[in-house]
Amino acid sequence: MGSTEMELDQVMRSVGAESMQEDREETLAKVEIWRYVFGFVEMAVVSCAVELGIPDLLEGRDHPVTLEDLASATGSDPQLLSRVMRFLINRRIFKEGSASSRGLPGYVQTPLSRLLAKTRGASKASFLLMMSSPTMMDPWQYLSRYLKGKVSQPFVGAHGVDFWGYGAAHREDCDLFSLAMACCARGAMPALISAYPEVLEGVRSVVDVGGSDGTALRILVEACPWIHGINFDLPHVLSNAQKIHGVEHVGGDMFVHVPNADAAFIMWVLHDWEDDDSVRILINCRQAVPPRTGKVIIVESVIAEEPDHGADKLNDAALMLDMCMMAYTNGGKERTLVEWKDILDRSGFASHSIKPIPGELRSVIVAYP
Ligand SMILES: C[S@@+](CC[C@H](N)C(=O)[O-])C[C@H]1O[C@@H](n2cnc3c(N)ncnc32)[C@H](O)[C@@H]1O
Ligand SMILES: COc1ccc(-c2cc(=O)c3c(O)c(O)c(OC)cc3o2)cc1
Repeated sequence: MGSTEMELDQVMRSVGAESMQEDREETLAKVEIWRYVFGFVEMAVVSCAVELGIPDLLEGRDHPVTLEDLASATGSDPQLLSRVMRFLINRRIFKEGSASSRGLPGYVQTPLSRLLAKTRGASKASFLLMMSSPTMMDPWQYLSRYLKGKVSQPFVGAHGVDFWGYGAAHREDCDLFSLAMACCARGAMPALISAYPEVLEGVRSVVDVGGSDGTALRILVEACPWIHGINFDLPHVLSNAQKIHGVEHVGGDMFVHVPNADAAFIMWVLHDWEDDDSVRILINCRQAVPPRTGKVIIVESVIAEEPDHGADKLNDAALMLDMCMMAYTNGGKERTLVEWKDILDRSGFASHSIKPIPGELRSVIVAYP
């Protein structure tokens, strides 16, 4: 019996004889609908825990931290905090530890909460905080109006200007977005380099197109010190970028020109743009690398051609990201294999390969001129 059927059986038992006569799917729907009604609560409460610094306070402790200590360290009301912790324990974000150093019950980390500690390399804390901010939440109020053609983009409906224009005018938000992107680059880059080292074979220079604060290139150059990195992004994005040994920051517009290198690297940029814009960017990337030996390395999601109803959790996350692209960009989207092939062919590439990055939301697509 599959897990859904087992859940259903459990539900049938708990809701009693009357509902047992109803159609199985109808019964399951009555339970599942609450996930959507309360969907936002999950993100809001996890963000609250991160804002209070709870994952960081539990990080590296050998003993459980008591409610009293956690409340005093975070300046929180203990009774409210205990309810927040109960919710998060139920979601396996934290665990109850059997005894603290004083013999009292307390809280400990789980693999999930470790990913929310700001001090961790693979932390998703900055990502979560940026994405749950009012700037990123407000555009969702405009989604249905966008579908009806009443606003040009949900983000424009909420903020009066597009995502990149908003970033140029709101430097703090722009830097927070760069931090959010950096925490995902810290997850994807080591996984990519260790799974597919051959992608970088013979490469002595790499231009990262839309490289944000240069985190991806920093990781790449640390792993392959013979590579010279060119971190290419809009000038205002680079104005606060830190110096990185082996990497030069170059400001510019990828729609106009991409600096030359042995390989162009482009991660989570093409999904921000509709097909014609993506083809313009890809042509500039192709022209930036040597015609015979060059390559363009694309790191992006590849969504399944057909719905799998959530069976593949990474595909489900990529479909959520597709909705984010709808909310924040002008025609940006996640693409299927067929859609990737279409824009790569239109950009004049002779061939390409696509491989998943283990445990990651994204795949690596290598396109050859
Ligand atoms: C979603 S972020 C991805 C950042 C980075 N590649 C990563 O994965 O961490 C998209 C990046 O494209 C940059 N960008 C947008 N328009 C650009 C343009 N016209 N020329 C160069 N970069 C641009 C943004 O500033 C931003 O840093
Ligand atoms: C409210 O919840 C969320 C809001 C936004 C995002 C989000 C995730 C991304 O990975 C992402 C990008 O990669 C982008 O390129 C992007 O450009 C506009 C937005 C973006 O938003 C997740 C959850």
